[in-house]
Amino acid sequence: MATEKNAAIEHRAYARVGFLGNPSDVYYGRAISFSLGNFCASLPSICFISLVLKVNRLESDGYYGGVRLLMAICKIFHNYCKDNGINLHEENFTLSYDTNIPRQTGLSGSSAIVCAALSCLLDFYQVRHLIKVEVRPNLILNAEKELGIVAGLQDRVAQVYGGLVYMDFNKKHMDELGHGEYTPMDLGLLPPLYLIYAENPSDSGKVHSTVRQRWLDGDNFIISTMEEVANIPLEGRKALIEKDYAKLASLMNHNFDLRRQMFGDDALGAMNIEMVEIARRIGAASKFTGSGGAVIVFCPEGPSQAKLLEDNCRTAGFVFQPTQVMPSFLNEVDLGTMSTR
Ligand SMILES: Nc1ncnc2c1ncn2[C@@H]1O[C@H](COP(=O)(O)OP(=O)(O)O)[C@@H](O)[C@H]1O
Ligand SMILES: O=C(O)[C@H]1O[C@H](OP(=O)(O)O)[C@H](O)[C@@H](O)[C@@H]1O
Ligand SMILES: [Mg+2]
Repeated sequence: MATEKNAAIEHRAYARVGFLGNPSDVYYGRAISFSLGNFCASLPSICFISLVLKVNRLESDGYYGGVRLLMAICKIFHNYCKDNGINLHEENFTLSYDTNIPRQTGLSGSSAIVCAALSCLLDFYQVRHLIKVEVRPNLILNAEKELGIVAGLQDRVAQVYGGLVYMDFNKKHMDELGHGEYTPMDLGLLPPLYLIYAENPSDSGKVHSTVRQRWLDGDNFIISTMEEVANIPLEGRKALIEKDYAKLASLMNHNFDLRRQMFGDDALGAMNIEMVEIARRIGAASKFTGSGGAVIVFCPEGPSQAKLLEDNCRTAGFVFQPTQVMPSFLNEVDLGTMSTR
């Protein structure tokens, strides 16, 4: 973000991994997710890109890149402040972004752009202390809803909080408070994890729309299966705390198997399913990080199994990377806004 006085405000938001429980976050469920240091979106864009690069980006992204996300968060932020009696000064600014999060791979590239923009707006208008941390994921989600993207809160919570977060979106809480219960967990509880992804854009809004409609129509199979997915983080939190890695592996696999039953192979995509299976064929546990495009893997047999997986991914043309978990980056002002500390 560049201001009239030209003092640039810079913020980053990282990709995230939906580790357990996604996509039940869209349906009053639970999730355990973490902030992924491997990739981030940053504002303002720090490099000047050439006309050729701009045109290339336009050709790959169409007119539906991140700028519409920036415009949407400006509107949502403005309306939230107006409705809550938060006065905003009248100075002008420009916003631009850069991101290395692979586009539409279920690593939450969309909300990273919005999250970084919201952070800039909070500082530009000096209202960080007035907008509670718990509410910020809703603002980010509302910006995407504004564009018709079907999505849930887990990405945005992981991106606002950073670190590893246990989330409970139970209906009572959501109705009463308008947000879920978010509990940071110790990062050290996670075993080494690996990421597999492919340049294979999948639109999370499109992937979700049919299941969402069936859930709204009261489809018993979708409702009961989603409840089963929502129970996985409950057991997963226990398994993490007890370092019960066999249990953790079976929960990850079960999570993806339930998604597959609900969404069907056509909606998930053959390449995405192959990324899950390439890991399972060598005895690793795997599931989607989001709605498709990237997979998170746990290798219970350790580094030799991970090396074998890396070789197999290279042969198959998939990108393989060890995950870096990003610790929480909330500051004192942010923490001061929280209902419970
Ligand atoms: N890396 C990115 N760069 C620019 N725009 C993006 C990027 N990722 C997502 N978007 C924008 O957000 C919209 C929704 O993306 P989504 O399907 O949610 O992807 P993701 O899984 O990365 O969050 C896209 O249609 C696009 O407008
Ligand atoms: O289906 C999922 O797991 C997630 O899908 C979306 O994330 P994305 O990274 O865009 O694929 C959605 O925003 C999340 O709430 C879902 O859990
Ligand atoms: Mg998204």
